[in-house]
Amino acid sequence: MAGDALLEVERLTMRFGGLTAVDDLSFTARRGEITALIGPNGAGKTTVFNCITGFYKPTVGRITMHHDNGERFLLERLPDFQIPRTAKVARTFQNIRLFGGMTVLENLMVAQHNPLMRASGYTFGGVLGIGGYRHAEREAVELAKYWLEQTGLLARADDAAGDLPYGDQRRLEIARAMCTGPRLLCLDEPAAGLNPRESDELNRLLLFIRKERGVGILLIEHDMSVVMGISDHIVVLDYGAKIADAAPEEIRNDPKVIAAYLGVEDEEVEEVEHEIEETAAAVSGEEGSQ
Ligand SMILES: Nc1ncnc2c1ncn2[C@@H]1O[C@H](COP(=O)(O)OP(=O)(O)OP(=O)(O)O)[C@@H](O)[C@H]1O
Repeated sequence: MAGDALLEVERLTMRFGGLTAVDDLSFTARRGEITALIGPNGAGKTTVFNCITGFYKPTVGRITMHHDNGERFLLERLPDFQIPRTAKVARTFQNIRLFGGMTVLENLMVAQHNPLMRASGYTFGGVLGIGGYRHAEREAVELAKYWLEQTGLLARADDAAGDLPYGDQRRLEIARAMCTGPRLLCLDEPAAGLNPRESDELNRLLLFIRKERGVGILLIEHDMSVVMGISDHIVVLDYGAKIADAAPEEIRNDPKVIAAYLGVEDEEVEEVEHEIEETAAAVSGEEGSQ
């Protein structure tokens, strides 16, 4: 059900030699919600993502993924390739990692390599076009088209991914992650480098994904218009430790957060707050009119 715990991070600590990048961090991301992880540069956000998605094994701590059928997966114990496949956690990266020479549609087909391989019986089933494989391939194309439509990229399906404008490439990465059928989608700075129109399209896409059955989103983002506009819940890190964990309205007024994260002069705080309020009002107005 929406609002149930989806990802539980408990007492997570990650040390690199003498540096504690993440320090005794606990938080919960819920099903059907957008949780943002924010903090100044070097606060430890990407390290948290790397622990969740198996790139790093935490020094200490437990990371539990809950599926709605009651199954639980301890991510720190799973081999990293099992985290997307079995625990159903997908991620995107700060820098775009598409196959630029492949078409947009091919990028989404590659994302579905595992089920297609299974359907081919890990043999020449695909080449021979056996019935089960053909059916699986049709389903994979349908799923790819569905996400291309949701990301507004259907008309570009046959173009090389590397030829798309930057904002389209960012949305294609999200479409690719969605094609793996995740229950938790981890996005590392999806709004980085986007212009205001593209950032708006991203907000709409993420709100749509939130509505998808059982999917939760965990988001690292510096763009406050995205964070404050669409998050249900925000966790703030500073020097690896959690300094706040609350709804956007509370975070916005938390002096600890303003001091640590925004790091701006008093007169600028007011200006930033005003900008955030305007964006949040525009997004909720659009949501209401849909
Ligand atoms: N593999 C590593 N080896 C050593 N130190 C690391 C490693 N990965 C991250 N760090 C250090 O851990 C700290 C947290 O880095 P991290 O990239 O998680 O921060 P961040 O909050 O994601 O920053 P940004 O917003 O700039 O992306 C930094 O001091 C960084 O230098």
